[in-house]
Amino acid sequence: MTAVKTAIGLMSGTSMDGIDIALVETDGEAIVRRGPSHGLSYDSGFRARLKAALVMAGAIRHRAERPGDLARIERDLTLLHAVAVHDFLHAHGLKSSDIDVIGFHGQTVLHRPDAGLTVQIHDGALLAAETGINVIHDMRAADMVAGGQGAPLIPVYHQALAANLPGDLEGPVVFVNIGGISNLTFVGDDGHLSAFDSGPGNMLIDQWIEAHGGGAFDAGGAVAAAGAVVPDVAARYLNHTFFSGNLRRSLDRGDFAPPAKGEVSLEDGARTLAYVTGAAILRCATHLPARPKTYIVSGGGRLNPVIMREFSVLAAENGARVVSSDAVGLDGGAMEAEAWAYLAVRSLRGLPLTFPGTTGVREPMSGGILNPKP
Ligand SMILES: Nc1ncnc2c1ncn2[C@@H]1O[C@H](COP(=O)(O)OP(=O)(O)OP(=O)(O)O)[C@@H](O)[C@H]1O
Ligand SMILES: CC(=O)N[C@H]1[C@@H]2OC[C@@H](O2)[C@@H](O)[C@@H]1O[C@H](C)C(=O)O
Repeated sequence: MTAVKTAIGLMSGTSMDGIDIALVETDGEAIVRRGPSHGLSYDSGFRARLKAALVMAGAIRHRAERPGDLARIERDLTLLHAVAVHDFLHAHGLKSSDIDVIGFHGQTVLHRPDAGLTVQIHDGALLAAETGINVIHDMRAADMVAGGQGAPLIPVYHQALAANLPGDLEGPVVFVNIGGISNLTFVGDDGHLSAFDSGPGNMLIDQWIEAHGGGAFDAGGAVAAAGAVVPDVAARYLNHTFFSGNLRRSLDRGDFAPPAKGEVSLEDGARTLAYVTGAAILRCATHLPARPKTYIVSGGGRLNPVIMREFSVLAAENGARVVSSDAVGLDGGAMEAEAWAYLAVRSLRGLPLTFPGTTGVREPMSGGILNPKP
């Protein structure tokens, strides 16, 4: 049997709210154990720098370019990840030498799959030096070179999780991550994967709430709960070419924008965007090989009851049930970080990270760059 490795995954997602960190023991195929997880929130100052980074990254034409202040932000982001690793090791009584590898996602600052360009800011060599642990980074790039869209990468981890789901879930089962952007994974009975991004998740709601001075997100869906869906506005989002055109498999933060301020009330806007999140997933699910019966939801969107209610009602109309990942024994907050740990071990073994059915890559493709510990 191939050696089981102890891996840490680090994810800074499109919501730019902080770093998720999780430990997984795996041989890159079976998940032997899902270990503890932990989060480090960015303060408002660093979030503002990350938002500025998105604007600076708009000028990038070649992925190694770091215009403006991007190189400094990349370094500081990496150092914050090192702090997150040290805190995590300390909290769980672990040493650097207990960890075989870190899977480091970094922060996506630009994603233009049509132009073959995806940019994550992160310095793998610096993180290896700061932590004394081998680091795999840049796991999206090889996929794009081979004709894929560079995202989503989590589906192969969903496939591994699917092997151990409770037996009473009615299939077909689909995994849905509702982060800044949402994405879904269908695992066929033969293990075949169909996966793609499925529209805006929380990002428009976050931007809408923030634009009204209401904080970083709609906590508990309280604002949305006080509003009503505005059909014209919802239709405008759902008529976006992403849903009607040839299926583009992955999205960038910049592909959608919140409504103009004043177009609808704060509450109606939040409610409409929560509805759009659910409706978009259902619309994309029509591209799957079979009609899903159960949707397992992970990501921060599972904590917004209005998103969950809108999604559940629409799913029920299509004969499906929506459950939170936590209800089936999976950690919906740590799943992406767990995936990056799992992917790092697959990368070490040269196993595929992506498949024609996930990113559209021509052939199953491995990826990632190894930065050995000093
Ligand atoms: N208690 C809550 N109530 C409502 N919404 C919440 C709550 N907690 C988190 N969220 C939403 O979840 C978002 C974070 O989700 P998550 O961490 O899954 O995103 P991400 O990993 O950054 O994104 P992606 O998966 O696109 O990379 C927050 O920005 C917020 O919109
Ligand atoms: C380019 C990029 O960072 N994409 C993210 C984003 O956030 C959610 C969705 O869009 C997904 O495609 C992807 O992240 C997850 C973790 C993935 O690659 O599976």
